Amino acid sequence: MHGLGNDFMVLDATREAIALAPGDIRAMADRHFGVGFDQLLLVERAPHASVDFGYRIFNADGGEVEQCGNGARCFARFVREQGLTDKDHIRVQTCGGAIELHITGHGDVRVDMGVPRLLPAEIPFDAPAPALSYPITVEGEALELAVVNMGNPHAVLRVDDLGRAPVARLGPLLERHPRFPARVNVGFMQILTPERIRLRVHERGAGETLACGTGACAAVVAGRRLGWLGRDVTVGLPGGELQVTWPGEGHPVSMLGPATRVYDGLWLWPDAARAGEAQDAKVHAALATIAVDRQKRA
Ligand SMILES: N[C@@H](CCC[C@H](N)C(=O)O)C(=O)O
Repeated sequence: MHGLGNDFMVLDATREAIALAPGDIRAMADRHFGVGFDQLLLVERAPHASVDFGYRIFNADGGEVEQCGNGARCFARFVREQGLTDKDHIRVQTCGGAIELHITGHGDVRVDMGVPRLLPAEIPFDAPAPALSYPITVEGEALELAVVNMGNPHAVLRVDDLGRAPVARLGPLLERHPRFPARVNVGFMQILTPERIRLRVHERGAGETLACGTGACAAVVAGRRLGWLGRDVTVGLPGGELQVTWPGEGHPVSMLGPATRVYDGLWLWPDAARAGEAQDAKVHAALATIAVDRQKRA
């Protein structure tokens, strides 16, 4: 699936628990020797009664992370299309907190991403005191950035010309800057008007992606706190547009955008150690399930 080109492999772990080592995920995420994706999304049974599902997220580098906004929209579409729920309002638990997904009449998904956390320790970011933006030095270059935790950590830099923004050079350096002990996603934001921005994001554990949902929310929060943006903002990303609304401090952020299913597949580990005699039967059963699911969706 993908959300504006930020692409995912989505696995249904509600019927059977799925345990993957970081090396397994890296192998699947490889765009040449695997399936290829920015993030792997695991759909799990609800861990407690106040949510409908558990939602786990792994970056292409195999690391588990707390939140993924584009993934959340795909998650909603996946659980509906797989017949795992018939609800239009779905509450899911991630390790970055609970979020709410609303499938709209037009097929887009609105996600209530929760209240952003802004204190340095909550990012986490090493700073002596809270501020709207912070000076930071990268290889002798002085920069100014804002920090926002949208369930996962984000740094946001304002640039004048997004086409010339040094995303490939500064993104990886800031991702692993010692002042971000959990590493960080890095957004480069160009403000066109108070209602419209352009954004590119270097994602922690995945590199630059075509879109980042939490990155879009973090940019709007940072821009609004700094007095540059209004409440409702259209965020133009390389893969398309998201609508982000943030009334202000203490309020949740809402994100609206599309979710697209690309294809159904069956992953078979090539090594003999994992392929048992029951493999053939499993393949047939899985293919039958895919066919039934497809019929249901049609
Ligand atoms: N693509 C995502 C964010 C995925 C996780 C991120 N790379 C991290 O490490 O926190 C989105 O749409 O929000």
